[in-house]
Amino acid sequence: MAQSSLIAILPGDGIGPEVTAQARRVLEALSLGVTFEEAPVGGAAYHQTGNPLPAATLDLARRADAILFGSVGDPACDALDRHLRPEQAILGLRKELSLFANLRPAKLFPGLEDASALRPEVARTIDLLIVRELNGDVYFGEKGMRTTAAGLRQGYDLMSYDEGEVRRIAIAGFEAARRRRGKLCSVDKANVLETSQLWRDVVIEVSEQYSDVALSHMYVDNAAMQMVRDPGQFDVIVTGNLFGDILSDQASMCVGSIGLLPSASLDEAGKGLYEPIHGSAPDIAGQGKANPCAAILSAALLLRHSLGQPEAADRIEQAVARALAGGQRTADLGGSCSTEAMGDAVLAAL
Ligand SMILES: NC(=O)C1=CN([C@@H]2O[C@H](COP(=O)(O)OP(=O)(O)OC[C@H]3O[C@@H](n4cnc5c(N)ncnc54)[C@H](O)[C@@H]3O)[C@@H](O)[C@H]2O)C=CC1
Ligand SMILES: CC(C)CC(=O)C(=O)O
Ligand SMILES: [Mg+2]
Repeated sequence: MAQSSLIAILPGDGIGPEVTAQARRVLEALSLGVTFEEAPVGGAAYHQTGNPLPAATLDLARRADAILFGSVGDPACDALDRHLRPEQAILGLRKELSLFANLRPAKLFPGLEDASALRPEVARTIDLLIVRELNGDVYFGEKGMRTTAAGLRQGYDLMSYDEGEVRRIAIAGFEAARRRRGKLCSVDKANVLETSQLWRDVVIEVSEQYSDVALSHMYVDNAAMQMVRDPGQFDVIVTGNLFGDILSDQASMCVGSIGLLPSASLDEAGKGLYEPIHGSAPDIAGQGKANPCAAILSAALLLRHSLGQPEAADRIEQAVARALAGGQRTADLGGSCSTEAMGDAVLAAL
């Protein structure tokens, strides 16, 4: 008998365990014969072991065929040295596993026009994919605190990309555009930043291999404005770690809620970590209020990208769409469903 796939579940902090529990229920209901193994990560792991990314958790992540991640972040850890903070766990997993390509799709679910921050006729046009570089940029550059000659405290975080890093994410962007509507918008700040000038130069070099894809370039400040003015113009956006982080939170409110957007973080071979784009939401944690749809949709991406189960992925996405169209909504979407009731609604629609 073929060995069953192993899914590592790393629930993390805050609403992470609440939303991953619903995603796991949905995966279990599909009876795909997969095995699950859970491990602590983030603040939860720090409180248990003194390390936000313990060796056993990293080992599980390496052994697994795919990782379903909740969220990390705990206000009680905000004063710790940076290397001990919960967020280091997700940064560490992304780096250790070379998960450089972060796919963040945003599309309006029918019936959610009223939840969007945009006018319904604008919201309806949204069907975009942000391809965010995940292993470089200011998040991983040299950083620290120092004192200037004038005796002032100074914080610094080095922004840099080398051409290899830009080339591989540009290829991921072009390949994604080729599978979709054939349009790629590269977002940078090349008018000011050398890092972005290199980014733009390398994207143009890579474009020579993709004459079937229409490439455009946009400065990130304009992209933020265009995202709310006319988001339907975007098919695939390829951008760096910091700009992609910010633009994807913005895109989430264009389709109704940050509780709706899933993500896939992939290496060169297609191994992946799957997580909602949101964080641990300490303001609503433990209250059963979190929207589990982003986590459930992340499970769908996991089936499609890492387990070769596109039909099962489609089933989950259609079930989420049906549950939402049927009026089942958590508070972030103006409804009164609990996290578990929303999970029930998706299960009922499977
Ligand atoms: N990948 C990860 O694990 C991430 C972790 N974080 C961490 O999360 C913590 C909180 O960060 P914030 O800036 O507050 O961002 P956040 O995404 O956790 O929350 C922002 C706002 O959105 C709401 N929200 C988020 N997810 C929701 C959901 N599923 N359903 C309903 N409402 C939802 C929250 O209640 C809050 O009002 C911090 O420690 C941060 O570092 C933030 C982003 C990503
Ligand atoms: C390190 C994380 C907290 C960054 C983040 O906000 C994200 O990946 O969406
Ligand atoms: Mg973010």
